Amino acid sequence: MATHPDARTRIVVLVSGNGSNLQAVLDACDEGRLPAHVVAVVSNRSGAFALERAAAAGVPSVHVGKHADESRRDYDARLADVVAGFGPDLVVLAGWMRILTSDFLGWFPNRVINLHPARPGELPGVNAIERAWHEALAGERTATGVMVHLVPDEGVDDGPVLATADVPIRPDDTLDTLAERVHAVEHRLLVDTIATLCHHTSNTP
Ligand SMILES: Nc1nc2c(c(=O)[nH]1)N[C@@H](CN(C=O)c1ccc(C(=O)N[C@@H](CCC(=O)O)C(=O)O)cc1)CN2
Ligand SMILES: NCC(=O)N[C@@H]1O[C@H](COP(=O)([O-])[O-])[C@@H](O)[C@H]1O
Repeated sequence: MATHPDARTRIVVLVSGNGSNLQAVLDACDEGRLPAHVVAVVSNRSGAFALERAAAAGVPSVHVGKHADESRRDYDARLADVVAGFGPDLVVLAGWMRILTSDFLGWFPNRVINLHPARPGELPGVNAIERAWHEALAGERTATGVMVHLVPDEGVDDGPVLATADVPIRPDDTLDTLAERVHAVEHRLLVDTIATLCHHTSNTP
């Protein structure tokens, strides 16, 4: 049964790179597996392939680049104004590579989620997949994981965990084979987590 357009959860996705997770969300919405629609895609990098994915899907996309002399907080306030203009119910950080301050987060209380390619409490920050792979090469781990968490404040990768999944690291893994396995798990976990949130939103007066 078709979902009434107004009933669908409005999602703005923030991206900085390839956009494979954005694509998973776009596909899930398009195929009716998510009662949501991506109302905009925003990137801090004009060359992000994710912007091309948005255009191909007919989704409005905006590049919000940081000005040379602009503080992090001033940038975040300007970014928030752009994002708020799309009226999101949910803001999804899908490969968004900037730490956000309260000057952004304060506009969207309890409505910002982040996808991170590591297990809760492990490998915060950037290049988590590569770091996990190097630790495996050193015999320090045999698995990594992914998580989706709320972003309530300026803490990094330490917000309340909404979902997590382990990803095995195989002895013959290259960085590419591990990354491919991690991304496949991410695509499923992100869509499933958003689906849960959509259900909660639709049932919350
Ligand atoms: N307040 C928060 N903001 C963001 C979080 C978060 O948990 N709290 N998650 C990140 C995504 N992320 C990890 O999941 C992450 C991305 C980037 C960085 C980082 O150090 N960025 C540098 C710039 C790096 C670059 O431009 O290549 C920076 O912001 O100075 C850390 C963690 C999204 N935002
Ligand atoms: N710390 C944040 C972080 O590392 N995020 C990661 O960036 C990648 C984006 O891929 P995509 O652009 O293909 O969706 C994903 O692996 C995501 O978890």
